[in-house]
Parts: sequence; structure tokens; C-alpha cells
Amino acid sequence: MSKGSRQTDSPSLGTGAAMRLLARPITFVTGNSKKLEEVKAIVGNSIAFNSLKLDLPELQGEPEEISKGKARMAAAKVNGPVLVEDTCLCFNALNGLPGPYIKWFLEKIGHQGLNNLLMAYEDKSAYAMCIFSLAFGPNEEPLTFVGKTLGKIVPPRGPNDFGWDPVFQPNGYELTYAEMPKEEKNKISHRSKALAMVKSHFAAAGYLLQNDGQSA
Ligand SMILES: O=P(O)(O)OP(=O)(O)OP(=O)(O)OC[C@H]1O[C@@H](n2cnc3c(O)ncnc32)[C@H](O)[C@@H]1O
Ligand SMILES: [Mg+2]
Repeated sequence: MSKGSRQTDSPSLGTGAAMRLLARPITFVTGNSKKLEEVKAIVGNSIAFNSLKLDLPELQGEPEEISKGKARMAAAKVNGPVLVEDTCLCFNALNGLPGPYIKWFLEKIGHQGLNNLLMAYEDKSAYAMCIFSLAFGPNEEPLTFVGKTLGKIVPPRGPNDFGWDPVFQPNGYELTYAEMPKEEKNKISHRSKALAMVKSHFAAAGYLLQNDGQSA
């Protein structure tokens, strides 16, 4: 884990960086409206933010570095503090792949193709991982917040609303993410675990952020 990273199971919080956000609204940048929907539902009123719909380039590399690079690009576009996230779906039998490349895998081979990738392996276990990055400007080291949910890859079940939800069944559930009520997914998801860290980070600084009503 690199410098500035927070993991769900090690909530050590620093307050210095968050204090600097007081004067400026934060912008959550994503091209994915389903992500935005979930982020809004999970944070409720606890973090005020603007949003900007922007498709940033898909980077390559280790997941945390990808998320940080995305934050730097977003901060350069917005010219202010930003929050971004990058989502991975990692198959243990494939040493973590497709990981950050899941978007293209899903687009090219679909749900059945993702199952087929694991056909030769007994081990169908996988984890969903979300890495939020908070950046104050394009030239500053972003802070990262990592959330993981463990599960397995199954033949698709449930509505095809959001990405790979129909093929991911979290441990302890008989339902895929897609089959769960949204509120249930948002209680246990990789995204909600990472956002809990983001919320703690802001809460530790003792204030709530204000937005300026600008969202797209
Ligand atoms: O603009 P950004 O935020 O990058 O949005 P994106 O859709 O490009 O998202 P990623 O680069 O993080 O790629 C993650 C892929 O996984 C999908 N995805 C993300 N979160 C998911 C979730 O909770 N359930 C199912 N699919 C998800 C998403 O639709 C993409 O295909
Ligand atoms: Mg993306």
C-alpha cells in the first residue's frame, strides 16, 4: 500500500489535508451515472459535493496508481479539489485480473465471457474493489481510500442495470449484487466501504463540506 492510502480495515485518520478543503467545494468526477447514483445514495447529506460528468482516459497500472492518476487529471480539469474513484473486479484464480481492466473485458466479452474466463479453474472467488482518490490540485499527492467486498463469479442473475452486478455474488449472500435491493448492496458494497473511509476522513476534521449547487 502506498503513501497516503487508507484501507477499510486500518482507519488511521489524518486531519491536516481535509482542513484545507474548507474554503472550496469538492467535485466528484465520473462519466458513470450509476456510480454517481450510488455515491449520492450512500453519502446522503454527510458530504456535500458537486458532480461533473466527464469520461477521463482509462489508465493502466496498479489500481491505486490508476485512481491517483485519475484524480490528478480530474483536478487539472476542474482546477480545484476533486474526488474520483476507480473500480476493479479481481478474480483470484487470475491473480487479480481483470482488475482495473474490467470495463473493457465486460464491454468485449460480456457476463458469459467473464464466467468463461474462469471455466478452467475450480476457484471462482473474486473481489470487488473501489479506490477513491481525493486530490486538492493536479500537482499534489492524492489521498486514497480503499474498499473491498469478497465474493464469487456466478452465471448472470438479476437485472442488467449496472456493469458486472449480475455476475458478482458477495460472500454470505445467495443473491448477486444485481438481485439485491439497492439499499442492501449499498450497505455491503466495495463502494460503501471505501466511502465510509472518506466520510471518516472528513468527519475527523470536524466539519461538513458545502457544495455550490453546481452539478452536471
Ligand atoms: O468515469 P469513471 O468513474 O471512470 O466510470 P467508468 O464507468 O469508466 O468506471 P471504471 O473506469 O471505474 O471501470 C469500472 C467498470 O466496472 C463497472 N462498475 C463500476 N462499479 C460497479 C458496480 O458497483 N457494480 C457493477 N459494475 C460496476 C463500470 O460500469 C465499468 O465498466
Ligand atoms: Mg473509467
